[in-house]
Amino acid sequence: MITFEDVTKFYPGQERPALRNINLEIDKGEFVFLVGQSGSGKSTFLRLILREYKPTKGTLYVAGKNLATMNQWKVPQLRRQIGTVFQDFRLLPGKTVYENVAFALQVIGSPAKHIKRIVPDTLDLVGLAGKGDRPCEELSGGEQQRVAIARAFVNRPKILIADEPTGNLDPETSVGIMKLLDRINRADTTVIMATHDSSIVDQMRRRVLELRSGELVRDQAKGVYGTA
Ligand SMILES: Nc1ncnc2c1ncn2[C@@H]1O[C@H](COP(=O)(O)OP(=O)(O)OP(=O)(O)O)[C@@H](O)[C@H]1O
Repeated sequence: MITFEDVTKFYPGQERPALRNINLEIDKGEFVFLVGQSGSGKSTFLRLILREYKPTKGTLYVAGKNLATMNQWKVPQLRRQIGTVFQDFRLLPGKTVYENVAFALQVIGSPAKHIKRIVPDTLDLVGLAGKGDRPCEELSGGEQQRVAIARAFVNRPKILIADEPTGNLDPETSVGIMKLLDRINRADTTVIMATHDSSIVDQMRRRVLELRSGELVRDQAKGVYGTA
């Protein structure tokens, strides 16, 4: 599903690369944690997959496409296959739960009939059945993150990228969010999650990729947060 071949990324004007010679494969349906100190390159790794940047060197394949050579006009098509969830939820203010999720489909031109059916189904899936009419601002942080996950998943993407999705949530709420991401992963969605939350990584025991100063220093199956 995702292949990094000797990928290096330099930001303009920087002496050190944000990522250096990354080689790895992530298969369809895997759940992968991306860990490492602040500035180690996690966000850069995720942004390369989203084709927000091109690798400076090396080749990156996502869903069968070579991102290093992909034409800019094909990028929206790539991004439709990738759902994204962030620490700060990024919901549309002044809109209801339903409107936030439906909007993701409206912008890609989904038929109204499909939207009417799939949005309630997806709200059900994330545990927000019956809350479609609520303004997002009235929801708890955990509920807002569920809306963001519904919005990311409503299009049934092949890949879900989550950058610190539990960073603003208390431990109990975080467990609920992780159960949801686990369920989405079991529906054959590849999940890649950057996190500083050691207890979640240690509980879930999934593949762990550790970055240090832009280098991949650990790739551990059923891994833990800290170096074992
Ligand atoms: N737009 C940019 N321009 C220049 N340098 C950048 C840019 N974005 C990130 N960097 C640098 O690249 C390196 C990797 O940053 P990145 O944001 O990928 O790390 P991170 O592991 O996601 O950190 P955090 O956990 O704080 O989000 C850092 O040295 C950072 O300062």
